[in-house]
Amino acid sequence: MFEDIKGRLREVKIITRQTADGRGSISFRSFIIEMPYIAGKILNIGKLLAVKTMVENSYLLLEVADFLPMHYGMLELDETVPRDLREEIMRRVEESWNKEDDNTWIEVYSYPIGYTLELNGEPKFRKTYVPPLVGSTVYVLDQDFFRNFVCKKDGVEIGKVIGENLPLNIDLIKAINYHIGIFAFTGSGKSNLTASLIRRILKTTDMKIVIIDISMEYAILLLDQLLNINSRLVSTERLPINSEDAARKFLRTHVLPEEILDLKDTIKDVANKIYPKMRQLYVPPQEFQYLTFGDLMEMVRSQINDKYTAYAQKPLFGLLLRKIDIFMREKKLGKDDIVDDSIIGILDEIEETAKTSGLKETSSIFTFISTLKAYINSQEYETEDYDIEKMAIEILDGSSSSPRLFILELPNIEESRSIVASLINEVMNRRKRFYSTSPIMFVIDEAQEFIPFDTRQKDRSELSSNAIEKLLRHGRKYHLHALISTQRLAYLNTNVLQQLHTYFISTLPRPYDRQLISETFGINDVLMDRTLDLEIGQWLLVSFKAALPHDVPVFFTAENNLNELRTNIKNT
Ligand SMILES: Nc1ncnc2c1ncn2[C@@H]1O[C@H](COP(=O)(O)OP(=O)(O)OP(=O)(O)O)[C@@H](O)[C@H]1O
Repeated sequence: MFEDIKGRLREVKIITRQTADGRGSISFRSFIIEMPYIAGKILNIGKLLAVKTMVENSYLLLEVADFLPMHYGMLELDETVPRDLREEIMRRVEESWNKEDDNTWIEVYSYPIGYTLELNGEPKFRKTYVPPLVGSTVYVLDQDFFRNFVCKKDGVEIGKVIGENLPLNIDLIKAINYHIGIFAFTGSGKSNLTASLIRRILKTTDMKIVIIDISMEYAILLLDQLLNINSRLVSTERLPINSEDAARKFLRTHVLPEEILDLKDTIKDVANKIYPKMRQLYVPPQEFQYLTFGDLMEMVRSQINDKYTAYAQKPLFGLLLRKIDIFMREKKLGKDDIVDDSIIGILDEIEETAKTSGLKETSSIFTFISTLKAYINSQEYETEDYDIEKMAIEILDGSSSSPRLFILELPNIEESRSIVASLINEVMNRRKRFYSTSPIMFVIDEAQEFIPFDTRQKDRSELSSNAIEKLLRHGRKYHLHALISTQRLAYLNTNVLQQLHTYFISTLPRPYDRQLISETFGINDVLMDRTLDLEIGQWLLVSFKAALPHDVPVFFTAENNLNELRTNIKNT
């Protein structure tokens, strides 16, 4: 369970700082451990350690966040020491790094991960904190322990743990159930990781995936999946009239990553083959407005309050309002939900009551009900167009012959906001009415564009923000999930962060973004700062009761999606 190398806990510090918004303060425990310096042996960030606590046979688990080689000779060495002497001391220190020297050690900065290891008989873990005993031996946990404690047995491999030479297996279904966030500076590999997770979801689950793609990246990154599984490539642009033109347009409108430029001809061939899966999304003109339950209730209310409505009719309008309210509660509908023919029954009932109560045929309640029915029926008008409703129906279709992967390309951001809002609302409403447990995941790339910190009616971000917030808050009970990715947390409505249980974090250069993550998810600042050292494709995975058996932040290198694409596409 333990490696041969051991250390000692020298210091326990509490570090307090202001929160990113300046409104409060937050504290982190920091543990400083001395380990022997062994030339050529590197300790890894993310390594797990165990130290004795105040309770017998109970060890506190720590994670290495940083380390520094130290030399006793350097501790007091500053500019007050004469120049020649300084030079001589440093020369000797330099020599000492290559041999055994009692004056060298490694200073390890670590922090508690919130678990103890109980060694009374079979080793057991407890989610708790017990103060450790300073001066005690610190043990390094070996690879087997790491695998058992950190990785999900029989989980899906998403990459390799940095420094452990271990595959990182996660519980992908559980991670998706509790929503996923991907946060990294532009160019760190967000789309690559997202695409690589999507191919694993398609392979290992029966989940459907809807990607909202404003950067027109995913049709290329998942081209083999578009070809090999039942899928849709949807855009608001006119569809070329034949597959050759469509393939030419596909190459013109999508950027090929440099690494796969040599596959240009194959990509064109595949684009030609997926022509039957392409659809143009019909979007009604902006001025066109659907009648929502909120509008309907307002209309009925204004009839009640209107001084020209005859008193004899007011109780019936009141009854109509009550019936609509009961109907909405039964069907779990909100004010923003769109009115459709499911309320015709209520309208018939009120009409019947009005007739039997002897109201005149010219009474305004009859005109009100018949205009409403005419309007609802006109909405049911069937078109051949592939519109949001048709797309939502396909997304919700549980049969094995229906598409599983939808890539919705929406390069116009403003337009994309209202489309995303309508699509999510339509899918959620239908799912509420025709409940099913077949899971669906929405992928929202560049999430700061859809759920910005500051929503404005003018740019329609209020619509997308409300819809996505609803999806994140209530989607799980309807088996609707989300993966959101962003490069700037400062621009994001951070209320949504609490809804995500699994995050993939890579380099975030702005301290505010890192501090916000540390605070929201309780990750130590020192560990968060290590994400600055990550290379492209390397990630810190943090999950709460979702992706991993225990809540341990783990650094890993993700599989390169482009390699997987290359292998698959060459075999087509
Ligand atoms: N796991 C990985 N292994 C190797 N290379 C990778 C990996 N992930 C990403 N890359 C490379 O890094 C580059 C940037 O990746 P990607 O486009 O996914 O970044 P991004 O964060 O989505 O950028 P942007 O915000 O600009 O869309 C690509 O050329 C990609 O091939």
